[in-house]
Amino acid sequence: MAVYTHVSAEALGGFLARFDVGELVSAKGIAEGVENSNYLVDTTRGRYILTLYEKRVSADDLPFFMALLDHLDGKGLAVPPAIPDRDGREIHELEGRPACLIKFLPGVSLSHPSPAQALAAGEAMGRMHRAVADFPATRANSMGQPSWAALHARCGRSLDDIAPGLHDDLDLALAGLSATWPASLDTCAIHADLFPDNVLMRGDAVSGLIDFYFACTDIRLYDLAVMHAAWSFDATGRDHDAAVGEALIAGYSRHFAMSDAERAAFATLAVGACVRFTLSRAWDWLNTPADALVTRKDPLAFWRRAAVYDPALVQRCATLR
Ligand SMILES: Nc1ncnc2c1ncn2[C@@H]1O[C@H](COP(=O)(O)OP(=O)(O)OP(=O)(O)O)[C@@H](O)[C@H]1O
Ligand SMILES: N[C@@H](CCO)C(=O)O
Repeated sequence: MAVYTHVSAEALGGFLARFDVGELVSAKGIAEGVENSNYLVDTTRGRYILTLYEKRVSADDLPFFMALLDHLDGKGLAVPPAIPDRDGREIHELEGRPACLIKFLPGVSLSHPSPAQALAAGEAMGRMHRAVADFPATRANSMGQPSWAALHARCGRSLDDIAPGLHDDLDLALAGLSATWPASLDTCAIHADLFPDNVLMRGDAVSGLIDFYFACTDIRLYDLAVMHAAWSFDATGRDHDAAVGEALIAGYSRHFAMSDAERAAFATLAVGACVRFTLSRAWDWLNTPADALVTRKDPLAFWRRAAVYDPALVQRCATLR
């Protein structure tokens, strides 16, 4: 359960009084997620999400995220913008953390998406990339390829406590990525974390894209590569569902056909996605406070996926055999 910061009923009541949203009826911590503290808040006027931003989200980045959500909402995409208070302010502070009251979107996030659902989700990502063509703000990717070596160094030899040899295997993968990472593909505002749990669905239709707190300006196709690595494997990372991956790409291609250069770079981008989430999960695995109400995610479940995108890694990495 991701609730790092406890919000008292008194503090929440006072917070909600700034908004035109009615009186507090109930609030409960949301079990899913690992990054931020989220509460489902019911008032006499409706249902909202209260998010308190934790460790990886800097308050300085919130204006970018909120502007992006407002932009996408303005284009008619199903994303959850922040609710402004009576003074028009979207970004607040609560219990010492930056906090926003967010529009609640209906739908459920899937554990095992089907190809039909992946087709719709890939199409939704393509629509999102179309919609940011005139979004003027930019944000460097704080979890982008140039940052991975430093995160690897910060995890250090403790990586071998997760799996013997993981430190050196990731080092080898990082060297390969820095030699082959594409330099000249299209960039735009990307989501950068569009896992199945960040896509709300009703049946086979997308009802919402949520959790834009890694959004940044980076290679457009890297967003699809993250999605491909996140969607087309089972939770252990052992079973690859090629049909789901193909459906994601088919849906996305309704908006953007892949160029030859993009097709050639896709596997590298996907290995990069595997390494990025292996490293962030490994850092959390090694550093999550014992009293946090959060279920840590298995780093190896992401690392294993790299073998599908670059089979040569299996020969060279003990942790992939
Ligand atoms: N706007 C929303 N409408 C409906 N449900 C939401 C909304 N925002 C968040 N949720 C619910 O809260 C859960 C956690 O939210 P979110 O994914 O933003 O948390 P997180 O800690 O940032 O997660 P992650 O580990 O994916 O980064 C979601 O899986 C979803 O169930
Ligand atoms: N989606 C990420 C968590 C957010 O960084 C993961 O599953 O590791």
